[in-house]
This record gives sequence, C-alpha cells and structure tokens, in this order.
Amino acid sequence: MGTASSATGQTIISAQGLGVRFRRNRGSRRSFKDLFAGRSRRSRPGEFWALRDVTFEVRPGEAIGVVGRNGQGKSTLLKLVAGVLFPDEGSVRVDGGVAPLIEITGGFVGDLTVRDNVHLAAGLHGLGKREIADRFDAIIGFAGAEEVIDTPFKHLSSGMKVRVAFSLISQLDEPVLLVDEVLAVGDKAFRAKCYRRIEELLTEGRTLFLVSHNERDLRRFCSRGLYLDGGRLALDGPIDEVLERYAQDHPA
Ligand SMILES: Nc1ncnc2c1ncn2[C@@H]1O[C@H](COP(=O)(O)OP(=O)(O)OP(=O)(O)O)[C@@H](O)[C@H]1O
Repeated sequence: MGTASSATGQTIISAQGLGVRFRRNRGSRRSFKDLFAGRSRRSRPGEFWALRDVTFEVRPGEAIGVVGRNGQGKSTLLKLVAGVLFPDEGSVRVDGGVAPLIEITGGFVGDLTVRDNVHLAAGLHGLGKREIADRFDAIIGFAGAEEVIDTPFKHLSSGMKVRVAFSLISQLDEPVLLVDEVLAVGDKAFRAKCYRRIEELLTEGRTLFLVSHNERDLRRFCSRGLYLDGGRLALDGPIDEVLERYAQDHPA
C-alpha cells in the first residue's frame, strides 16, 4: 500500500498514443460484434484498429469510469494497462502493480484448485508465503468459497469464479485496480459487498478503472470518465460530462 499513499499529484499511469490492431476473420468473438455494427464483410481490410491515438494520464487515487458501446475498445484498454496485451503503437507506463479483475478465467488455471490458484496468483502479485497464509482465510471467507477450496477452478459456477477472483484481487497490495463488467455476474448481495470493498480501497488511495454500463455505479465510484468510441478517446472529463455526452450520442 506504500505506492498508493504517495498521492502527491504525479502520474501513476501514463498512456501515450496507444494503438492496438487486430486481424479480422479470426476467432468468433469479433465477428458477432461486427455483424451488429453493420459493417460490410467485403469492404473490410485484413486488420483494424481496436484502439487508436489514446492518450491520457492518471494521478494516484483517481477513480476512472470507462464507457462506450460494445466493442469500442474498453476491455482492450484495460488489458493494455494490465500489461497482458502490448500496444502496436504508443506506450503505457504504470508505476506499480496492477490487480486486474478482467476476463477472470484467463487469470486462473482451470485445472488447479481454488487454494492453489489463490497461492499462485497472490504469489505472482508479489505476496510472500506468510502474507498469503495470513490473508487466505479472509480471501476465501469474503468469497464464501469455503466449500470449494479444493475444487478445480474450472468446476466452479461462473458466479463463484467471479467471487473468488474479486476477493483475491481486492486483498492484493497493488496500487491500481481494474474492474471489468464481470462483476455483474455476481448476485446482488455479493455485488453490494464488492462495492463496499471498492469504496474501502479507494479510501486507502488506490487507483481504480471501472468498466461499466451502469450509470449509477459509475457516478458512485468515479470522478472522471473516459469515453471510447470507435477505438478513439471521444472524451476525457468529469464523469457527469462524459455520461451526458455518451447519452446524447447514443440515446437509449
Ligand atoms: N483478440 C482479438 N482479436 C481480434 N479482434 C479482437 C480481439 N479482442 C478484441 N477484438 C475486437 O476489438 C474491438 C474492441 O473490443 P473490446 O473487447 O475492447 O471492446 P469493449 O468496448 O470492451 O466491448 P464490450 O462492451 O462488448 O465488452 C472489438 O471489435 C472486438 O471484437
């Protein structure tokens, strides 16, 4: 938590001219989105920019909401900040570690038990054996995962996967927290618990990126918004302004 306390106004994240290029016609995920986006299959070039010219800086302790329609680059941006994806253009610098709750199944090893996954992931985030042992019960307890400690992660229900993943990342000491929409999978009571935990972490001075389609959640946690449209940063400003513009551009 040392890094988070150094909220002296310098930047903790600096993204300069970020660009990510993907190839079309490979994999199924994007083709569905493209279908709905109404793009012509034939006129498509082989590659497209999922993100381009994205530049912003973040100060320690800021809480940032990332908004935009489906497929506009929100998850891609979070992956760049998490360091699990490398940009084709530009650069992103993060001072300190990142605890990402994004596409959770990717971060956990399906064949390993919950216990082993917690040890592995916590270790990768720099916690020592002793620290992990000290926090293990709290992690399992918060998730309500006592019954599945020795179950392979892949056999957990999707809700339970999210519970374990959130519980773990919220017990790490990383100064930057990334929360994707996966949280929506949890039931109402668990979501409320997560939100209280996020508030605690923000009070401690952590930096938050929250991707959400829920205006109330965005207003509750975030002071600033990044609005992505067509992979470009359409607006970077106070969350109210960002939501207003987004609503104007895309009335429900
Ligand atoms: N590995 C990949 N290969 C090819 N295209 C990809 C890949 N990952 C994402 N894309 C495409 O890049 C674009 C941006 O995707 P991204 O997941 O960042 O959008 P998003 O704003 O997070 O969407 P959603 O709100 O639906 O989660 C989309 O067109 C998507 O289909």
